[in-house]
Amino acid sequence: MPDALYERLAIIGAGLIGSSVARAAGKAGVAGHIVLADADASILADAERLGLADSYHSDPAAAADKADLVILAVPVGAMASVAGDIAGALKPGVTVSDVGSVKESVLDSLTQTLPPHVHILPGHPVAGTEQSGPAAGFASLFEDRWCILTPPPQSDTQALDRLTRFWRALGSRVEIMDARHHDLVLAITSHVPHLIAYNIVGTASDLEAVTRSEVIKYSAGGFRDFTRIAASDPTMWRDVFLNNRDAVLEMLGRFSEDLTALQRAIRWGDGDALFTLFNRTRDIRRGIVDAGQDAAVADFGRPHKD
Ligand SMILES: NC(=O)C1=CN([C@@H]2O[C@H](COP(=O)(O)OP(=O)(O)OC[C@H]3O[C@@H](n4cnc5c(N)ncnc54)[C@H](O)[C@@H]3O)[C@@H](O)[C@H]2O)C=CC1
Ligand SMILES: O=C(O)C(=O)Cc1ccc(O)cc1
Repeated sequence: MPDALYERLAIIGAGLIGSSVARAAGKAGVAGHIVLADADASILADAERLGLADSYHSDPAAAADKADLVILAVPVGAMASVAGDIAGALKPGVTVSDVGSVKESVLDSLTQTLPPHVHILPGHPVAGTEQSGPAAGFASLFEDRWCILTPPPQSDTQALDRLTRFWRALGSRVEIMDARHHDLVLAITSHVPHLIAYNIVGTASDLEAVTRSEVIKYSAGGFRDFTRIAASDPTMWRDVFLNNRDAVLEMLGRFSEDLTALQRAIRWGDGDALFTLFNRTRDIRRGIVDAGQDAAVADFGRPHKD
């Protein structure tokens, strides 16, 4: 068992990601004592029944007290209020991080809310599923997945190095990135694709000439994948779009222009335009496969065992 990187780890939010961090950190032996907190009493009771941590709290401040690393694993829209809850309980030198899917707004609210004696090092494990809650988490979730850390300028290098080693011990590959750039990249690789899935499944369910049972019965692979993504947590994704507004709108603008060009190609029978695009996009997929990222792409939502 390796030496604990942090004597006391507090995770606020015992859902899919918080519970997976608790499981993976427990398995890797990187924390001396793991504390889990959640505002929802039934979620906390589930986490306790599953034996995910060493102690459990409904009050985030009590969980953060004496912690060396606090990880906020709540929806992005709840980060500021949780930061307010724990601000007075944090000991000097503690690292406060998070797992939110949007980074600039989280960095801003943590910086505005937390005292200066705290190392603020936001993070985003680019790994998850469409499920929520502690029962859906699993220890191997972060293995061979990227974890993007978005430290503000002049961050403490020792604290950053320790957090990097923490995520590596959980199996992740770690990348350091500016928060605003993170939000731009994730807008196109994750946020807009989720919006497209929500939209296409919504469109299908609104159709009058095609029944719901026909949609279910004849859904081919592509549409099935969309329905999985469109089953993702509504609170979490509402908060992603409200907090990454500018980058998502920028990417959606480009997406709409390109969609209009495709519409025109179909209308005018421009097969060359369609063929050229489909050939180019096939190369992107081949690039992902060649980089060994295909399992990471295809594996989301896979059945799992700890
Ligand atoms: N679901 C996914 O695939 C991924 C999610 N993320 C990010 O991780 C974070 C957590 O997401 P999930 O674990 O999927 O959500 P989840 O819904 O499974 O868990 C969130 C938990 O936070 C708790 N919570 C909400 N407000 C709270 C508050 N004020 N105080 C204490 N607890 C509170 C909820 O009761 C819930 O148990 C989000 O910020 C999300 O953007 C990051 C990577 C992947
Ligand atoms: O389930 C899927 O396909 C995902 O894309 C999971 C996911 C959701 C949100 C993130 O910030 C990172 C990963």
